[in-house]
Amino acid sequence: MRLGTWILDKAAGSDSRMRRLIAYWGATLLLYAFALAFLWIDVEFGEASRLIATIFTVLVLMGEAAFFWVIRKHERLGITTAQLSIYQSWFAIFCVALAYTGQGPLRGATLLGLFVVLIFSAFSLKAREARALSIFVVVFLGGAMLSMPFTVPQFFDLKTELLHSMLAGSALLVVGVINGRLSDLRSSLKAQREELRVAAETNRMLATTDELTSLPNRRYMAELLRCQEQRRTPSVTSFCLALLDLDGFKKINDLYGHDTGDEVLKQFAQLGRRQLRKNDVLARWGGEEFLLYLPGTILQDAHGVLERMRQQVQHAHLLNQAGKISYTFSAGLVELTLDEPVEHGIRRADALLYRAKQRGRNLIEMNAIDDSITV
Ligand SMILES: Nc1nc2c(ncn2[C@@H]2O[C@H](COP(=O)(O)OP(=O)(O)OP(=O)(O)O)[C@@H](O)[C@H]2O)c(=O)[nH]1
Repeated sequence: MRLGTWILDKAAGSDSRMRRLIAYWGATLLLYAFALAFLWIDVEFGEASRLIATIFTVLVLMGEAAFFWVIRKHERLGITTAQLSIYQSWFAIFCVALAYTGQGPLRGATLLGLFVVLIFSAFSLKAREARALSIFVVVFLGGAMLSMPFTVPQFFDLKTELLHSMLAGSALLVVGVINGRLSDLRSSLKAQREELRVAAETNRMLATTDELTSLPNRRYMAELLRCQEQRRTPSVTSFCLALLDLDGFKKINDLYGHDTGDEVLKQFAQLGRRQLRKNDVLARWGGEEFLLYLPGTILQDAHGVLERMRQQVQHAHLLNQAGKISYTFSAGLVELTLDEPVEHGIRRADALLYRAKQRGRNLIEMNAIDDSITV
């Protein structure tokens, strides 16, 4: 076991796909070794052709060496693993046919190799590819079997060859049925995998996205800030946080209804997002409150962004049956110190937001890092 792992380490490295391919290759090498031993024993008993045994041996050794090289380089050569399987199967069938023609009376045993190749192909090839391989077997091996009694009648008799052809034909039939079933199974597994992938993606989306506004939700933002906090180093440039809250939102709900309130929240989210860079994140923090994360931004620049957003929102309006509904927001903006916990930064932003509300709303309140504000 340990020896096998050691050989795999040396031959295939650590890539699991390469290890699998080389392991398959090793299994075929073992099979060829058995076939060669069998053939050479037959040669020693004077029952098989030494010439064909020699050709077969050279062919197998060169073929296997070439396949080892191709498997190792298949990605660089642009060969898929399915193509590799096809080439290996065709080569194996060719070898089976050659060994068959050179073997003595025990050549029927060579057909065992054919069964192995066909079963292997049922697992690795698509139904269409396996069909093409079966046709190759019928034409090539069947042709070899049936032509031998006429070309070397002293060694091959027609009755035996017909029996062997029927045996090979029934193997093809069985493999054809197995392959059809495997192909169905593979298709349904693929469909299930895709369903699972979509379900996982939907779950991830639902877990991190606010359903109403389609903005990232509080859970996502909290996680993002937690990661940001862990990654903070002196070389990381400053970042800002702002808490935004719609002004008099309760009144909008009361006057126009909850559904209209929802529409306002959605429109606000769209307007807000439009003002931001790709790396900025606006999340729904809860109710009509939003948290804005501006990485790599100093306080003055962040204030510029928020001010633009404030003006945009102030001049926009929601159009519904009740007419034009205007709304505004207030915000508390802070730049975080290098060692300041995010939680503390958010509390400072909240205190500033409160100050903006106190001072009349539709305002952005900010303070420098060392500015004192009770949190
Ligand atoms: N339509 C709607 N309303 C919500 C949602 N979440 C919270 N609200 C409402 O938002 C309102 C917030 O009201 P308040 O906290 O009094 O704040 P405000 O009326 O905006 O007043 P100020 O913040 O002081 O300007 C409440 O009436 C909540 O019911 C929501 O998802 N949809």
